[in-house]
Amino acid sequence: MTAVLKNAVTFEAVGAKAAAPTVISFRDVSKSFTVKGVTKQASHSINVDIQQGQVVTIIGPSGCGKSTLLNMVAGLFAPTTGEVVYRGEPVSGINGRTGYMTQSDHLLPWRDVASNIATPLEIQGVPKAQRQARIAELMALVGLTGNEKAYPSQLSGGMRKRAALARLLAYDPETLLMDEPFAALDAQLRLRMQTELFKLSRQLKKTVLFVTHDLDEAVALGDRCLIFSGRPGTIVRDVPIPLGDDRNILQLRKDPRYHELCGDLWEFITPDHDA
Ligand SMILES: Nc1ncnc2c1ncn2[C@@H]1O[C@H](COP(=O)(O)OP(=O)(O)OP(=O)(O)O)[C@@H](O)[C@H]1O
Repeated sequence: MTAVLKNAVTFEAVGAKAAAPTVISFRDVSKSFTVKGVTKQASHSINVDIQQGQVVTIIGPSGCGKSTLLNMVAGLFAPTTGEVVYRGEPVSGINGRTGYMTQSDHLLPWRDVASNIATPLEIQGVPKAQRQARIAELMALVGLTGNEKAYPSQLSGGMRKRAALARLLAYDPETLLMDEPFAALDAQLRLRMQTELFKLSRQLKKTVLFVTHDLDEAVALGDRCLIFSGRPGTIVRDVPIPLGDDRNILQLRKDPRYHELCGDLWEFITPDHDA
């Protein structure tokens, strides 16, 4: 392991967040699925605590149970053994303190941007005047002001992502569960969305679990990166990313610490690493 990682835990930003209250705990969690009488184990022996305000990136080979981990936090799947604890209570049923974002933006095609963002507020029964103020605030937050009346089909890929992000934030979830949300975007747009998500998550002090196949993205966005082994998956590394809250994602490629961390992650995931 390199010097950067050895010394990582001493960095102030990482240390302060590690001392924050625990929001999510996995305690000896395993998950299997039985389909047509055949049981497959997706993940096993998952033990991890995630502290308030941490952005935790998750990487690992396809099928190792990364999405399953998010689904268990959201309460969409129950663990087969062990428990997932959220703010001290076992998760049972839908966890309303979390919000989900995937590769697909799931915008409603028949509603304009403002109405899409309004949907969660309508469901929550927020009065119209408050709703309008909140929509304006969210549109500004994600840089979409002026596009209120546009329909999803009239938006670029990046604008759709921003609209989906604004709608997610309208629920004001404490924890954001993000499953490869930027995977379908071109490199430039992806970088912009990463920058925006990074700023927003820190500004709003959200706890974020972010699944990605992109190691650079895992380092650029995370305070910490969990590395999964192949299926049935478990967490084999928990790597601090001590780049701080004031990192400039657009300038990271010039930062030797960033390259060193990316190199370390590559080393950890190379197939013969544990051989
Ligand atoms: N609802 C389900 N029913 C049956 N099997 C499932 C279900 N959800 C996930 N699995 C299985 O559990 C395993 C882990 O799936 P999961 O989607 O969590 O992996 P992943 O690491 O997110 O994969 P990827 O990187 O390809 O998205 C896979 O073998 C998958 O087929």
